[in-house]
Amino acid sequence: MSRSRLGPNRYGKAETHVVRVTRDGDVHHVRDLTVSVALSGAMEAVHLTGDNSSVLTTDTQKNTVFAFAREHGIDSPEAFGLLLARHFVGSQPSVHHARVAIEEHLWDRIGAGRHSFVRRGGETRTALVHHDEQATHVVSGIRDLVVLNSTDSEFWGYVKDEYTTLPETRDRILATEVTAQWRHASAEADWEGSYPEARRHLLDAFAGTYSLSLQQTLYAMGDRLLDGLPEVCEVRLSLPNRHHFAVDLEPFGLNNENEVFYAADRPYGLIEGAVVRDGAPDAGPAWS
Ligand SMILES: O=c1[nH]c(=O)c2[nH]c(=O)[nH]c2[nH]1
Repeated sequence: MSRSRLGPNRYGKAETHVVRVTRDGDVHHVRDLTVSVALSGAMEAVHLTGDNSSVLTTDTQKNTVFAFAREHGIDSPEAFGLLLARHFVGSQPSVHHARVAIEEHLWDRIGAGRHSFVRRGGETRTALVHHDEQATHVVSGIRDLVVLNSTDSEFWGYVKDEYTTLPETRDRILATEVTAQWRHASAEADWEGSYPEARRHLLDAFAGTYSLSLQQTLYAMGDRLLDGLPEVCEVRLSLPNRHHFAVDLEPFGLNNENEVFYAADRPYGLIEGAVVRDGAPDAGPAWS
């Protein structure tokens, strides 16, 4: 006689990160969701006997999220969740209940930019001071500033060796989480005024640079900050490449002209570099 029974259970694909770009001419709109699906119903057989005949795979659930983003767009997280939940319950006799939990990541336009966005909230301002009898150093900075260009980014012409599979692209999403620090040439500056200026220059350079690589964008951002703030003598940037891969929707009879993306969280490229003003004073311990 069995001494156990199956209690409450559910299963599904957690945290499908879908980015939907809608192109209204050259004005782009972005919806960015993390979608977690959990289904429950007549699931005794799969647990007790290994019979999978009532299982809608979590992989299929993920594909449905991407396909629905393409077919129906994302008007709101609520409407998108309703669409998915009704589909899973309505199309599968074994699925009696669908739970769809959605987190929306909010983006604001950078200035009047048509395809450039900055993630709402979340950034942190930093300051690092060193002082001794010899010298004083001040480094200001920003981190967790997440930005995205939905076009004007290409990546091609790189080395191809026997391990290269990355396809060249003439149009991709370029997104990164900016960590930037800028070293002041003197310990006297308008700290409260220069921070928003520096932030603005970083954002304007990100938005305004037609990018052939994140490395090129990095240099443009550092160079722009040096241009705009004469008292700054060096900028260091750390830019993780937040890869967005266009989802292949052809198996579902749907085209995808850079409208639906899978936002991968790891691994990620990490692009780091310094942009130094000619004649910058010695950094001493400023960065340590
Ligand atoms: O802008 C990029 N720089 C790289 O060095 C690189 N490597 C890669 O796989 N993708 C990218 N993108």
